[in-house]
Amino acid sequence: MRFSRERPFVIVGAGKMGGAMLAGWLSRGIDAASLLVVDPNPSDDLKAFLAQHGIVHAPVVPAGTRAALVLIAVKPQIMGSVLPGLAPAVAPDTLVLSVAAGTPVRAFEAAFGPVPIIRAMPNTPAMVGRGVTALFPTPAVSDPDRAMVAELLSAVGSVEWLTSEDQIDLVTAVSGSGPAYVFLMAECLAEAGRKAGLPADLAARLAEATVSGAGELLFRSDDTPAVLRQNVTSPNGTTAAALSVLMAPDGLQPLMDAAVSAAAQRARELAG
Ligand SMILES: NC(=O)C1=CN([C@@H]2O[C@H](COP(=O)(O)OP(=O)(O)OC[C@H]3O[C@@H](n4cnc5c(N)ncnc54)[C@H](O)[C@@H]3O)[C@@H](O)[C@H]2O)C=CC1
Ligand SMILES: O=C(O)[C@@H]1CCC=N1
Repeated sequence: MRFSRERPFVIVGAGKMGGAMLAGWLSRGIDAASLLVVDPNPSDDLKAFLAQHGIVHAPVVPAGTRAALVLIAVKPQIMGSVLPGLAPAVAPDTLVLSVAAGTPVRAFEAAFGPVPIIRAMPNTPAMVGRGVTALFPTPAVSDPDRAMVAELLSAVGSVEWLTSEDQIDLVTAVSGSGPAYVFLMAECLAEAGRKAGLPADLAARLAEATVSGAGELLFRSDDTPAVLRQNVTSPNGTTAAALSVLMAPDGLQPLMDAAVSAAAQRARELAG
């Protein structure tokens, strides 16, 4: 990576997403001395984590900072008040990487001028090196910058390049928010087990092991989700009975359609 103390990698907002990516990069050996974390409200856990790794942090970007790369990971709702404070640290060759849902490229261009900008949509499994990040670059992004960002994001999961900014809102609805849908599935499965008569803690352990195990199997297998589902489903057996509910016309698919549609709509609203 091309970061240094003189041209640092500045992480603006080290909350759930910025913090997850930071943890992922550190576990993969990024040079902590080339990082600068800017966050006015770091959690106690974050402060301890930054101290443990010797990472410099500040409530605002220190005067004189010339960033090589700025990762913007604050809430889209406060973007308008955050971007002006970052502008002095953004040189003409600074690459701006935003993970914010909704905030369009034009908002960054208005704040920073014609610098290279990449909109990214990661997800929190980046924390364990298993994220997926979709990237949309502006024409000002050079091939070396593309390669550098691809290398950076590949360190915490897989990478997909997008050809249209519009796609980001849909990506947000599928993979950005998607881990929450899977975690909800684990919660619902545990709760259904409890309601059916299992002790709550046993039901929770079974559901967690099932969701994480199924995810790992999907990750490691060359088979599609449909084939893996069929492998569980004995003819006229228990799984078929459950799937007749989940795959009914008013089952999981229309619910998922509505959920993804609601998330994409919210992403468009956040664009303002
Ligand atoms: N949480 C997730 O799974 C994902 C989040 N995102 C995006 O990441 C961004 C951050 O979301 P979360 O991490 O979930 O929120 P969060 O609330 O956990 O983190 C935001 C962080 O920004 C900090 N902050 C507030 N004002 C600031 C300022 N003026 N300068 C610097 N830092 C400031 C807060 O102290 C906090 O630590 C959002 O734009 C969201 O759309 C994108 C993909 C997934
Ligand atoms: O809920 C949100 O708005 C953010 C974007 C994708 C995941 N979390």
